[in-house]
Amino acid sequence: MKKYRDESERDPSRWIDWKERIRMHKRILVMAAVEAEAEAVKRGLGETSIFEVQTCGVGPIAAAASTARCLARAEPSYDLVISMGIGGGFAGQAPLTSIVVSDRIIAADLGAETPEGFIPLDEMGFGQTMIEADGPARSEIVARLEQHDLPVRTGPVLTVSTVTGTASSTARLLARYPDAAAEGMEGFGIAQAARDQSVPVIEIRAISNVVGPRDRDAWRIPEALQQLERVGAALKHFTVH
Ligand SMILES: O=C(O)c1cccc(C(=O)CC[C@H]2O[C@@H](n3cnc4c(=O)[nH]cnc43)[C@H](O)[C@@H]2O)c1
Repeated sequence: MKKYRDESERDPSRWIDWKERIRMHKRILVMAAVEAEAEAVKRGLGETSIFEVQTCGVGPIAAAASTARCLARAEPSYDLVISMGIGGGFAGQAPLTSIVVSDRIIAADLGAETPEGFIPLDEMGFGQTMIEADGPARSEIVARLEQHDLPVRTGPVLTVSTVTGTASSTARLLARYPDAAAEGMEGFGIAQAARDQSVPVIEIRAISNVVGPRDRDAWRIPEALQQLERVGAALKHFTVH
């Protein structure tokens, strides 16, 4: 039986558009943790056929499961997955409301504690804890954000299952990843699902708070969501090469 990808494919009057879209354009899947982030990105993107924005839930596990489901259902496959949302910025690297485009996506708390310190999972001989962000996508995204005068930084984005909330855990993370620019809770889950399907991946975070002792009142969520909208607008005409 024929499989329908979405409602537009059921409508014969739109079949040409659908076929044309497959022939002409590459497809990009954007995963955001929560609806507010997804809506901000969608507002910025406006009417565009190459992006599909989905919510994946908070945390790396929900994110991996949702992304794997989206990728499994995709026909044709996506050409790029973007993990996008608000995030914490490391002091001196990514100030509030700046935009971090990842060069590496790192599972920062996947491993084992020992009295001598933390051992990452890869050093234990199991799997990996770092996925490279797609280089060409990074260059093009950074160029487009700069063209739109957005304050962009590049660097490693850490994925944590627990939001960092003390000076000591911040110091421990920075001891392991001194050039970390930002942290979020979904990137590595999304990246692992993408890598499993050989789809390039990248993470973009709009900085809502400083990584460090928890001070929820100081989080600048509305401003970070506004930045996500601006990122969407800047990427509207993005193409995957
Ligand atoms: O309360 C709200 O209105 C609201 C609107 C949009 C998003 C949120 C979230 O709390 C999203 C959770 C989300 O945020 C990421 N995040 C942000 N800062 C950090 C951080 O310092 N460390 C780790 N993750 C952070 C994370 O990816 C969560 O998915 C609330």
